[in-house]
Amino acid sequence: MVIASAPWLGGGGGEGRQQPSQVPTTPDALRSRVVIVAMVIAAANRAGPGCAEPESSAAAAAKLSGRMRASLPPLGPPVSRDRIIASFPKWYTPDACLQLKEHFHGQVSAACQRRNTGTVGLGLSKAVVVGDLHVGKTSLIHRFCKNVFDHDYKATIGVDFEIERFEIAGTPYSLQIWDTAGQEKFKCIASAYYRGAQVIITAFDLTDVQTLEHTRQWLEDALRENEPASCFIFLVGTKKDLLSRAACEQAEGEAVHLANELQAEYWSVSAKTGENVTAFFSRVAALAFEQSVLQALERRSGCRLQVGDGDLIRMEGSPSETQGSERPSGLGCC
Ligand SMILES: Nc1nc2c(ncn2[C@@H]2O[C@H](COP(=O)(O)OP(=O)(O)OP(=O)(O)O)[C@@H](O)[C@H]2O)c(=O)[nH]1
Repeated sequence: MVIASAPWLGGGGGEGRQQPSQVPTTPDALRSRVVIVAMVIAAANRAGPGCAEPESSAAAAAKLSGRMRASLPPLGPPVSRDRIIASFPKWYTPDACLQLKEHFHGQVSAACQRRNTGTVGLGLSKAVVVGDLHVGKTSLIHRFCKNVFDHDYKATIGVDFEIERFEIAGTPYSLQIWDTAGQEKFKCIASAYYRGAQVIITAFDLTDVQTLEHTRQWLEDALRENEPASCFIFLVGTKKDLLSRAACEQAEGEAVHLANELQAEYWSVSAKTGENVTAFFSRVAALAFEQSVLQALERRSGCRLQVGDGDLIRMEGSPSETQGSERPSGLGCC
């Protein structure tokens, strides 16, 4: 696919298309805007600490805020059923997986139940997909985001991205998936968008062993623009439908070996049949979400949350002691 890069988007995580704000101009619209602002202020004052409001005004504010809540439209359309993640998605193979656990971290589940996940950044994580040309990066993303598959090859020029919305443990969360060009001549454009990635997906073609060997270099380039200790790395073998079971097992054996070396989680997928595609991205989203919530909780408490085996969590150090800590919570906790 021919896609122009979008420099106005910038390279960091969290950015995206922004709708211009709707500025009311008619008297009616202005009046309703003033009313809403007054209601928000009343509700905020009421919730503020040490606020000694007259009871009647507090009650009025409560009524107003209740009415406001009832009249506000939902934040967006509901997510589709296969984007609702209630339990922690499983790995592809235990031989090369980032976290061998079956539940969300206890602290994360509790925060989600209490709706105490904070802003969790913008509720959005950035994932970049890198790898040789023609390995099937665009096809993988399109199968997941649009449920389509195109037999024709159209090289990606520069970068493109999709945003997929999830509901994870009852909390809205989005994954921004960046598709990058595999062709050497576009590499300098694409690499400008590696920064700010929480997830790096290195793709190779299961039918072409050379593309597996090249993943090492792709990953190195992507990690150069990021903090290695804070990234989840995935190694993904594509075009699974083209291999016999025996050939697939052999290719997977080599890939799992490399995945362990790269400290990556391994997946085999097919964009053509859709095999493992949703499961893979669900796993990506859940890991990124959990890490974001843990980091948000860590920032709030001013302590470092350490994830141990199971759901154990330990808080240590004062804020000053933990500042500059390189390894975020949520990583390396198999
Ligand atoms: N059989 C089969 N073909 C696939 C699969 N995934 C991709 N292809 C084909 O492989 C070719 C390349 O796919 P793309 O998704 O365009 O590859 P890409 O990695 O994005 O390529 P660049 O944009 O150049 O980096 C296309 O002809 C696809 O139809 C798959 O799972 N099975």
